[in-house]
Amino acid sequence: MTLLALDVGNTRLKWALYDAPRVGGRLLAHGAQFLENIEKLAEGDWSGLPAPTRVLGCIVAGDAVKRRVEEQLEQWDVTPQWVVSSAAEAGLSNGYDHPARLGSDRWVAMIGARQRLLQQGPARPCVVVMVGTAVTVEAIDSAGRFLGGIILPGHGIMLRALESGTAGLHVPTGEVRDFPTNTSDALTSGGTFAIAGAVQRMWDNLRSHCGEDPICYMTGGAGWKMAPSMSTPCELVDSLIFDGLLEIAHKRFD
Ligand SMILES: Nc1ncnc2c1ncn2[C@@H]1O[C@H](COP(=O)(O)OP(=O)(O)OP(=O)(O)O)[C@@H](O)[C@H]1O
Ligand SMILES: CC(C)(CO)[C@@H](O)C(=O)NCCC(=O)O
Ligand SMILES: [K+]
Repeated sequence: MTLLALDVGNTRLKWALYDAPRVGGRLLAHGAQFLENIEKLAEGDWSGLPAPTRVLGCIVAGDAVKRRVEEQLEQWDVTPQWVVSSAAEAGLSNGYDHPARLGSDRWVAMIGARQRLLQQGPARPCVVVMVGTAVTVEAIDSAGRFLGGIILPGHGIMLRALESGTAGLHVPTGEVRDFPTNTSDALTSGGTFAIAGAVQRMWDNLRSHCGEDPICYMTGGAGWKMAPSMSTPCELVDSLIFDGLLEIAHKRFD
C-alpha cells in the first residue's frame, strides 16, 4: 500500500511518496512546488509516479488552492483525505478553544513530534517550532496535551514589513551578529533573534509549567537557517510534518 503525503503550506506544496503508511516507510519519491505552479504537477513531477493507494495531506491554503491540488490528483483513482485538527488524534489531545480552528500543519507536526519523542525515550514536555512563511511555537506536556502555541511572522514577512513601513530600510541580506553594526546585519539579526527569543520564551513557559526541561524539535523550510542561532537546545527534524502524516495514516489505514 503506497501513501502520497501532501503538505500544502502558505508558499509551497511539499509531497512525498512512501511504500507503506507508517513512520519508517520507505521514501520512494519527493518534491516541492511553489503554489503558483501546482498546475504543473500532474504533467510534471507526478507523471512518472505509480498510482498511490492513499493520499493524505494537510493544507493551510484556502479552498481554491485545495481544488487546484485535487485537480492534479484526478489522474489517479484515489480520493485525498485532508487532516482537520480535532480534539484528539494519534495520542495527542488538543487544548485549543476551538480544536478545528488550529492549523492542520501545526496539528500534524505536533503528532509527528510526539511520536518521535516517544520513540526516543520516556515522555517529556515538548516544544515544536515551525519556521516557514509564518513561524509557530507549540507547547505539549508530557501526557501529550497540546497546551497552546504562538504564531508570529516569518523572517521574510518581518523584513518586508520593515521595508514597506519605513522610509529607508532597503538593504541586502546581512549576517547574524551578537552586536550588529550595520543596517543589513541589524535587520537579519533582528528577525533571527525575534524567532529564537520566542522559542526561548515558550521553552521557559513550558519548563515552569511542567517542572522539567522540555525537548525541542524544529522544522520548516527555513529551519536550517535558524538552527545555529537558537539559545535553547533544539533538534532539527525536516520531516516532522511527513512523520505526522505517516503516523496518522498508520492509525487510519494500516
Ligand atoms: N535567514 C532566515 N532566517 C529565518 N527564516 C528565514 C530566513 N530567510 C528566509 N526565511 C523564511 O523562510 C521562509 C521560506 O521558507 P520555505 O518557503 O522553505 O518555508 P515553507 O516551510 O515551505 O513555508 P510554507 O510551509 O509556509 O509554504 C520565508 O518565508 C522566510 O520567512
Ligand atoms: C499559522 C499558520 C499560517 C502556520 O502555517 C497556519 O497554521 C494557519 O493558518 N493556522 C490557522 C490559525 C491557527 O492555527 O490558529
Ligand atoms: K507549513
